[in-house]
Amino acid sequence: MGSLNIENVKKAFGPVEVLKGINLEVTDGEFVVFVGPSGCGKSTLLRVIAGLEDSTSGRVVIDGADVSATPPAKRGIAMVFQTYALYPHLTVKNNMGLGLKQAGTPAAEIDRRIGIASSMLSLEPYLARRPAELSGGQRQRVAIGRAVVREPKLFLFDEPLSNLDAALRVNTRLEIAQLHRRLRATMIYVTHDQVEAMTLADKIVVLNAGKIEQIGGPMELYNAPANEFVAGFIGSPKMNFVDGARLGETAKTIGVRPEHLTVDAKSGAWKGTVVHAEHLGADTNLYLDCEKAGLITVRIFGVYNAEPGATLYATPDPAKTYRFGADGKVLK
Ligand SMILES: Nc1ncnc2c1ncn2[C@@H]1O[C@H](COP(=O)(O)OP(=O)(O)OP(=O)(O)O)[C@@H](O)[C@H]1O
Repeated sequence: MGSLNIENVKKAFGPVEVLKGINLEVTDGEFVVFVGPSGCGKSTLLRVIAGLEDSTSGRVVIDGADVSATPPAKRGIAMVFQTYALYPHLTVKNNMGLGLKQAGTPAAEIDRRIGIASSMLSLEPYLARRPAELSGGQRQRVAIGRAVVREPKLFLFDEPLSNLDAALRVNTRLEIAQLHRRLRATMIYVTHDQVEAMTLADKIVVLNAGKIEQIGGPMELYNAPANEFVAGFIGSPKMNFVDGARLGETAKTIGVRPEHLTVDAKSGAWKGTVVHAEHLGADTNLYLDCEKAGLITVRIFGVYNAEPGATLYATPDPAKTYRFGADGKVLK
């Protein structure tokens, strides 16, 4: 079991309130990702769940029990950090087993758990090595393995992939997804990375300045953002926002994603000039300076050749255009 309830959690550092009343329900086995701009409180919330920070008020409930006053080691959680925090003088096997040994777990049981975890994470060939003899990706897998052997109720990940290069990030992301599927454990994961959030999460929590803006599945947030902030945060390249008044609209802002615009050389809704074309291989990002809409991004599937200075017309798909009011909320 590993359900979590966060009830009106507030956290202040001196006069600064960093978490402003967070309410969140996580069911057993869910993979929940916290995203939001730098400084919005993601890590602080994770640390409050772990017990590494005390909340100023509110409750953290794990499997129905209020753990707000319970020390971290007794909460049944395991945390994986950005920096692996492995002991350099211990082998991989001993790094993974140390916590269990200190807790008095019998040696045979420690070996059994290390066997399962190292097989899941393809660490068997490295068990006798020391951290200095491993790559960054392997070290992070050991750090994850050390969490797995503890059989925690909750796994907490604080940007675990951010020290890895692009290719390793993809591999390790896949491993974390598979681990979640095999263990069916509850996982809470903080990241800056859109792709990690979209691909790993059952549920994404979008935080902004200490408050939750929206909670939902990746596609729900992408297709039905509640407000301009979430619409602009989820999706890459970012949604285009155009001043409604410039388009003769009553809405304060009109939003359209780069992939929901088409271009034509002869006619269309917004006449513009090509500023730059980015060729990504599988698709092309076109930057157009439009008379009505200002600078917009259009994402075109495949290769699209456009010379800077050329005239093109962009047309938004009306079924995929969002209207936002003065308060930033989506207008129905
Ligand atoms: N121990 C502390 N003392 C004072 N202020 C702190 C402390 N820890 C965090 N803060 C502040 O709280 C705010 C939230 O920090 P937090 O690390 O939770 O943000 P974050 O969303 O995880 O950011 P990032 O994505 O940059 O890691 C920041 O303004 C930070 O400066």
